[in-house]
Amino acid sequence: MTEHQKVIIIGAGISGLATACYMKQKLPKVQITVLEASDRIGGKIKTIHRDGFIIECGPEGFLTRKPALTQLIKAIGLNNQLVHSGAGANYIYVNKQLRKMPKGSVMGVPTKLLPMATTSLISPFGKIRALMDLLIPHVYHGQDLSLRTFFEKRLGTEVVSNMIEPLLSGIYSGSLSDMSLEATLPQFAAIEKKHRSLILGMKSLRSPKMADTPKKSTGQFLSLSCGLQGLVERLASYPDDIKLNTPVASIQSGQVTLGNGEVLNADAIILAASPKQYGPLLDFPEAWSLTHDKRTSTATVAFAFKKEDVGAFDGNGYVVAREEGLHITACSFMNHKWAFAAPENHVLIRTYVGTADDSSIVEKSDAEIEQIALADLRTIIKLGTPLFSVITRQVDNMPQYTVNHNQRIQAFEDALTKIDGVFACGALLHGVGLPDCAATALHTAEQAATYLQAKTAIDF
Ligand SMILES: Cc1cc2nc3c(=O)[nH]c(=O)nc-3n(C[C@H](O)[C@H](O)[C@H](O)COP(=O)(O)OP(=O)(O)OC[C@H]3O[C@@H](n4cnc5c(N)ncnc54)[C@H](O)[C@@H]3O)c2cc1C
Ligand SMILES: CC1=C(CCC(=O)O)c2cc3nc(cc4[nH]c(cc5[nH]c(cc1n2)c(C)c5CCC(=O)O)c(CCC(=O)O)c4C)C(CCC(=O)O)=C3C
Repeated sequence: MTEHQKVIIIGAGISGLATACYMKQKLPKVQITVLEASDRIGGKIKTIHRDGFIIECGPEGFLTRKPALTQLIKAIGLNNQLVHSGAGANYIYVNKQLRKMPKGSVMGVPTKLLPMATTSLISPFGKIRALMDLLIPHVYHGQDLSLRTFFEKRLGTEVVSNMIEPLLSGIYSGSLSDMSLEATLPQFAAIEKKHRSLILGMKSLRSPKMADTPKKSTGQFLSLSCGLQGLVERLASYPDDIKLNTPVASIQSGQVTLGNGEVLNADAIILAASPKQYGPLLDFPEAWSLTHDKRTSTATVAFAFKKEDVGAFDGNGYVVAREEGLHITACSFMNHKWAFAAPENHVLIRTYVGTADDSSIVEKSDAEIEQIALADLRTIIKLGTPLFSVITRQVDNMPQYTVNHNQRIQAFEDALTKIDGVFACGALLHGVGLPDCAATALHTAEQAATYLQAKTAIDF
């Protein structure tokens, strides 16, 4: 009977907890237990409250144009906490100067001609090279290729290294030479297929809201005024039980084996753990191929300052071109984006270190990372002594969507269907953004619910 059915979800990040919530909404009587290896819920989501600062250690917001997470937030009654990011500009640090990202950029890719023609980010030669996109034949022929190959062939190396790479390699914690066009930016592959030239097809890349360009008073992100930890805490009220400090060691149809050897039975099992766990937990070749794919290590360093100790900067933040030779890859002025992030007359700056090509800095001590990051930040904007800092590492935990990612995921999902009652979601599969995690969780919850309903029918 349905009320006796048990579900185990592995991992208490946004993916696991959103799946629990969706499942409860569909099948309220199902008994859901979430097993979490660490001593806290949230996974990469972690909010610290200190001296009036609200410090996001992981994600800080999510894109408004992807509705899945906003819908979930409304469904769980947190809509009164939703806040838009500030409308400040994004900058790129290139050739020792902060320069505005041209208006109309989508994921760092220019989609408007005029701002592109006037930007100081690209030399006149680079602009002419970018215009050759109008003439160049198709680069994408239905076979996945790297973002570097695709964009360098279409727009030239300068647009790639000064605009596209700094933002995209940060968002996906990857190297452009490895990253899959089909998995990270399928919309650009589709545009090229339809219009051949990106410049000619650009207009259709912009959402209607972006195309009619009235001055926007808010940015393109949403967050919660309580911090994103508030989201996972609310989601955590849906499962019947969450067991912390409970790593799962292996999964079979109908049962999971814990790290301590204990075996738990369940009618359905949903894997929503960290990216490197898929191989060891499921132990079939297609799952191992995901574990063998690249991951990287990064760290965020949040610095709290008195306002008087921070030089002038009007934007939301900046990303750093790789050629600048700095350790920091980007920097956000958190309280410009989110007024609640710092108390009055204070500033919260968050910077990032560690790249796919060199993540050795992440292994250094907190004091060393703080010192290196501060020195880099000070080459760009004047800064005094911080009040305190908070360092958060993601060691070997940032999935990279390398070329043919979608094919590997398809093969994995096909193989998974052969294991009765076992399902998977998580940022490793169909997008790293929080709304993608929510959308994948919804799909997985629907699959599992359908399976459980069919199972009930057979049991009768
Ligand atoms: C610094 C940073 C900034 C980001 N910024 C943004 C942003 O602004 N916007 C955005 O949309 N996205 C952002 N992201 C991406 C987003 O945060 C992640 O993709 C998302 O949180 C991943 O959620 P998840 O639940 O799939 O995985 P995770 O959060 O990694 O959760 C997996 C959970 O599984 C647990 N686990 C692992 N192994 C086991 C096991 N064997 N047994 C039991 N439990 C296990 C882990 O302890 C963890 O709690 C950012 C990420 C980082 C790191
Ligand atoms: C890991 C990470 C870093 C650390 C970077 C590193 O380690 O180098 C970072 C930094 C930054 N990101 C910045 C700007 C943006 N990030 C975006 C979108 C996204 N970021 C993500 C993650 C990260 N972001 C993700 C998972 C998305 C896509 C969400 C989805 O797909 O659901 C978009 C929207 C793109 C578009 O849609 O056009 C913009 C404009 C800026 C600049 C100014 C500012 O501080 O805001 C900075 C410092």
